Amino acid sequence: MAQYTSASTALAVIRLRNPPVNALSLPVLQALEDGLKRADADPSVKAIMICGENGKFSAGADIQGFSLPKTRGISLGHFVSLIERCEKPVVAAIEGVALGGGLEVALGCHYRVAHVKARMGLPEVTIGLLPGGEGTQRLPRLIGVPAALDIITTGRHIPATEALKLGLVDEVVEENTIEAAIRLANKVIGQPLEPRRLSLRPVPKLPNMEAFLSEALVKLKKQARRYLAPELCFQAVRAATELPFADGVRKERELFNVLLTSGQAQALQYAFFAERAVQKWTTPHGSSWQNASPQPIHKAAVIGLGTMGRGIVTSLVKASIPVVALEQNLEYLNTGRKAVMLLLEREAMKMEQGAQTLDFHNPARLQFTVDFDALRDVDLVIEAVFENMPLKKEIFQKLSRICKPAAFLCTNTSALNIDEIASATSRPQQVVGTHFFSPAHIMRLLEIIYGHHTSPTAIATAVQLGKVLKKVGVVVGNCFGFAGNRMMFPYVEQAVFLLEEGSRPEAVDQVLEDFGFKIGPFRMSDLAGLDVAWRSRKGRGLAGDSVPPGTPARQRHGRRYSPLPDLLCENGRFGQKTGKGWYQYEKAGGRTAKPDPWLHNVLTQYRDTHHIKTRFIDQEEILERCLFSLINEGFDILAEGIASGPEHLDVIYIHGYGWPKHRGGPMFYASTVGLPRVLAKLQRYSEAHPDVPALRPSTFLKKLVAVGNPPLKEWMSYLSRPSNKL
Ligand SMILES: CC(C)(COP(=O)(O)OP(=O)(O)OC[C@H]1O[C@@H](n2cnc3c(N)ncnc32)[C@H](O)[C@@H]1OP(=O)(O)O)[C@@H](O)C(=O)NCCC(=O)NCCSC(=O)CC(=O)CCCCCCCCCCCCC(=O)O
Ligand SMILES: NC(=O)C1=CN([C@@H]2O[C@H](COP(=O)(O)OP(=O)(O)OC[C@H]3O[C@@H](n4cnc5c(N)ncnc54)[C@H](O)[C@@H]3O)[C@@H](O)[C@H]2O)C=CC1
Repeated sequence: MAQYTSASTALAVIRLRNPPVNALSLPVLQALEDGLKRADADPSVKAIMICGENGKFSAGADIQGFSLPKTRGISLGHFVSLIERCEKPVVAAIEGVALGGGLEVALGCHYRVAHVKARMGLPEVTIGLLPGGEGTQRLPRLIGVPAALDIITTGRHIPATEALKLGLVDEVVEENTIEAAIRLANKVIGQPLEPRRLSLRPVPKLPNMEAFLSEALVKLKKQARRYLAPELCFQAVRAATELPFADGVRKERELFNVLLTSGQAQALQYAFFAERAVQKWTTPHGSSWQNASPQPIHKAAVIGLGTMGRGIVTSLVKASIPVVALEQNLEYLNTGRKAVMLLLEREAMKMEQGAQTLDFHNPARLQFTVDFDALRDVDLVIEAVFENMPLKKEIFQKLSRICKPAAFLCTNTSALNIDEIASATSRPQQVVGTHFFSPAHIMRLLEIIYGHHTSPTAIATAVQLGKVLKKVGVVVGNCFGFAGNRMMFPYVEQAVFLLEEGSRPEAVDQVLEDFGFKIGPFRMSDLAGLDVAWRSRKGRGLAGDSVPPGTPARQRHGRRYSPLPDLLCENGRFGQKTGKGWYQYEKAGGRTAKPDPWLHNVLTQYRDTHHIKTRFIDQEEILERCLFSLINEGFDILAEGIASGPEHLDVIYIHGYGWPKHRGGPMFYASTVGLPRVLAKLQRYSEAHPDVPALRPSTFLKKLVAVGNPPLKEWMSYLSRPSNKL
């Protein structure tokens, strides 16, 4: 757990050892303490070096262990103080990562040497905590309040070169970190240790400390949206500026304990492991990450340079994958090219700040064309043309003729049937859905959809592509809307029904934004463009001329339907792009949503026309109808085997739909609300709205309640035979 050796008679080495990331479990910490005591007691030892096994210092405290009762009352600070108080110089040799408790251990050391590729940080805030090993008190003393506050409240990882500039490390080396640390240890033997003990240093003063802190707090609160940890991190750092070290540590401990037992910390830690769990994908047919190998992608193509295609091209270029970008004609190609270049220039500027470069002017790396023949030698194509099945089939038929046999054919459809698209090709095993989210170069989610014939290799290749593009890939089965959009439909549908019954877009959005969503459903629809869904509804015979004559205005196929979104589109209100949608904007393309009296009047008239009695709808009903209908769909998706587990749906929602991470995702949220309560509420709403199938409780949800509301990690075991629709 921590190996004690000697590098020479004078130097003791304590190597943290807990694969894969040397997390600080109790045994590791105890072995560290034993090592320190042994080195202290040995008169031949003149200096101590602490490093990590396998090129990683430590990723911090063992997150799995936080919730265990035996960890309560254990203070990481005790171990860090032991290091700092040591009478012999202690040098940290930082390779790989020194994160969280790992960095706090290094801060206890008297000297720090880092490899140039090492990353450091205090990411506790991202798992709902604050650095609980005295890091909030030592870091400001070492690098000053502004830099410490930034690192602690954002949790960002900082590269070694930045750490050196900040004074966080004493030396950065390109070669052997251990040897460099040994050299430094030998050099400092006999030098006074008092100035190296951070707890004894004052926090560097700022001329305007109070003003700086007040401004920082306002900014934090604005961004936090009910997310507790950043503000408590702030309070701990402020304590460092106001209190002696020991009192600051007591304050840190007190704040840490508030967070440790919070639901938010549990949700964020669940999300941390969920993100890792989804990488281990499986399908109901038995293929999985363990038995499928990805193929290398040396060159890719993107078809269609609209909203999505431009972002996808940008992502590929950023990942250094040569791309051929294809449009339907020269006019669209020129527009697309300009848009892509603009995105790439912005990305290049961002990257330059981090001392990286982006080469996109070289035609061998990025080629624009209208000629399908240019796709002959690509390894993978991502189609991102209009959401129209005949068009997509035409394109896939062409691709199947032109591309080399081994090329993978991906579609970025939002909802269409992957099998039907694949049926247009002679190689359905190579066809896979790669559903990016807008803006595609920024959003981290990549939904990967396998069809009936998709080969395990094609899935593995899409997953690998996601990793290369720095996305979170989630593998799901094929159904209308896949997992994410399928759950989104009832959510948006409820939001619109609530308007019919008496609410307003701004009221509905406010409730969901207060819950923690970045934007509510109406602001989101305006941003995405109302015409996109309208086109899809027309294509499915729900709106426009294809609706059979005599169909009741508010009913389709025997279920409730709201023509309100169609009405907006018929009036040319497509959202931000036209300056009007559910809200009004300052101009076409404007971003600031203002409630629109026009819409309020339309709603009043609409209710009169359809004899809907307006009623006051409270926040609880808004929240529950929107969220519980979405969650209900999630249970159906799990029961059908479309997603392999609730974690998959949660990761999709966190990374693709702006679900507040500190609430752990919709399925996790349902587990915290309690499934019996979710069921009871759905039953009540369903009785009130019998023509809304989305409110009818899922059979799987009912089963889970009947078996006693088991914990989320056991849900899937109650599905007797995971079946897939395919
Ligand atoms: C480190 C990373 C940047 C690595 O990324 P990557 O290479 O992409 O690999 P991953 O797939 O992410 O990770 C590989 C593997 O490791 C697991 N893992 C990673 N980090 C941890 C961790 N800290 N704890 C447990 N497990 C971890 C990960 O799940 C993967 O496993 P797999 O899924 O099975 O494959 C990246 O992983 C990363 O960013 N990690 C998180 C870093 C982080 O957030 N650190 C902060 C933790 S909080 C903290 O350190 C300090 C505090 O202030 C808390 C004080 C607590 C005081 C309590 C006393 C401590 C007592 C410990 C109790 C132990 C109980 C016991 O002994 O049983
Ligand atoms: N807009 C969004 O937020 C999201 C859209 N999607 C899906 O991505 C796909 C593309 O959507 P958007 O980018 O929004 O559409 P868009 O309308 O912005 O762009 C589509 C592009 O495809 C081009 N195109 C059409 N026919 C072509 C052909 N035969 N050959 C080459 N190019 C052709 C068009 O010229 C246009 O530039 C759709 O399937 C959509 O459902 C998926 C996720 C999110």
